[in-house]
Amino acid sequence: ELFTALTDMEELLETESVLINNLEGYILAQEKKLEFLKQKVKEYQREHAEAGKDVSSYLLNPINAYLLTKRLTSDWKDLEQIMTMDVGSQFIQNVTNYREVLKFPSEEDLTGAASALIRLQDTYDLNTASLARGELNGVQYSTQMSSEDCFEVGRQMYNNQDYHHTVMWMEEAINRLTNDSRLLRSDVLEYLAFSTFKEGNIKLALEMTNELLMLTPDHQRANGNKRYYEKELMKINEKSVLRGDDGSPDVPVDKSLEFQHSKLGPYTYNVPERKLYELACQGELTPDDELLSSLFCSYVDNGVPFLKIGPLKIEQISHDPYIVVYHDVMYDNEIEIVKKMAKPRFKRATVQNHLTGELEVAHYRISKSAWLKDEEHYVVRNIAQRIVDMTGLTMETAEELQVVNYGIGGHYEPHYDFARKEEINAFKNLNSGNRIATVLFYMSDVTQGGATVFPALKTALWPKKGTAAFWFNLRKSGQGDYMTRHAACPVIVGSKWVANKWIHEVGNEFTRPCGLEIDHDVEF
Ligand SMILES: O=C(O)CCC(=O)C(=O)O
Ligand SMILES: [Fe+2]
Repeated sequence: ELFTALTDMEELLETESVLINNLEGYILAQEKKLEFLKQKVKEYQREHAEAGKDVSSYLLNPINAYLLTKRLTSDWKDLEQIMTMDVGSQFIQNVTNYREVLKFPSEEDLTGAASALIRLQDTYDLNTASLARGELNGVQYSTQMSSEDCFEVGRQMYNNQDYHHTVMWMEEAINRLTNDSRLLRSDVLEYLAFSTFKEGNIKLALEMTNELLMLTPDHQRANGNKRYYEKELMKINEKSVLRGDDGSPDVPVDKSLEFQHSKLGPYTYNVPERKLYELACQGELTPDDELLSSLFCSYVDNGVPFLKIGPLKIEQISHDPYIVVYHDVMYDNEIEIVKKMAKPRFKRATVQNHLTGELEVAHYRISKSAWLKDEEHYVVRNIAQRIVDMTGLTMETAEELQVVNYGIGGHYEPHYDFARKEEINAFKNLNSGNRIATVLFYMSDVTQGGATVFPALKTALWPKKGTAAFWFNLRKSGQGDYMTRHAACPVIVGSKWVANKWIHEVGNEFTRPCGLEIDHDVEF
């Protein structure tokens, strides 16, 4: 689960530095051994050459005769011993010991890291070739990936039965093959051909299999597949001759991004929500001009005496639902303290199963989180008081401060913060009512990605250290506002830190009284 947060990944760099030192030690020991043997061979060669000058007179000398005999008996035995001496075992033992004390990633972590890469690729529509070159949105961030590296991503995807991405990465592995790659073209072709077949392109799969068979004619599986693909193709050809067409559909695609508004029930989009979410994450969506021109920034003191001296800087994001961003509402030293308190307690973030009420980990929420209580530190209390000053709402029934760190590809897919009718029974804090509002503090900048997006509002909030977003999840009637559906986009480059406070209804009856609106035709 290391890939879920960046702070844990830092420990892996420490592990790697220890391993590098160990490997260097091993090389040094090997070199010492070889150096000794080189010295010996030189001595032997010298003596041997001496003897060769005049063999009989050399051997007439009893000392020479003795030394030759010695070289070939006890000396040689020593040499053999040195040759068989296993200088590696100590270093292997070291690694075994390190496994007890240092942090090592597991196979599961590798799968997770590969899936994270794929998630980034999908969400941000990143091109495989440029990713493999170490480029992210045109910026060179890392070293290039080798053919083997791409093959490994493809293999991970293959094991997930994700043939679409297997094809993309195996093709890249082929493109990046060089003369000194340890990877064989035929190994890649085997995965590529089968995944291409799984993706429905039998003709291409057959061509690839034929190429594979040119390289390895006796390949049993490939021979079997070839016969199978040929038979399948024959069947398809027979069918299309009967039908008299080429079998390819021609469906027009509706590219418009319009969708039906409904504040009180789930939407019907005519573009999949997924698409809106991705475009929002890419920064490709903007709210309508009409809304944009009605949004302002201002200073507010909310009637709080202290804020008369240092008013809050508020930026309107949306009127309905009400969403605002406060600038400079968390100090750097507060951020440092909150991060420090959270780090040792980090656990993989969970979500509530809406049927059982149980907390469980889910692929759609990947991050590490920890909860901080007001009593633990004055900084946590000060933050809660600041939220009171910002929003006028009571913190009496609010949840503890949740601190979250997102690692490679860390994200939280579109969701509502409020509990729906079917979930409300499972809601642990039932006595305090539903989550009326959310405050989300950004405790870091993020180099690329990591926006908080509201797909239905075509709105993206970009993390900026020290700012906080605030929105009401419930309408004044107490009904959940479906327009507040939001997500944390995957982080591409950087480490994203947030802290959030979920504010509940109870105690806020007078600070945010019910409205007079009557919300018809909704269940909740
Ligand atoms: O991290 C974010 O940008 C949003 C997080 C979020 O929506 C949540 O934790 O409920
Ligand atoms: Fe949320």
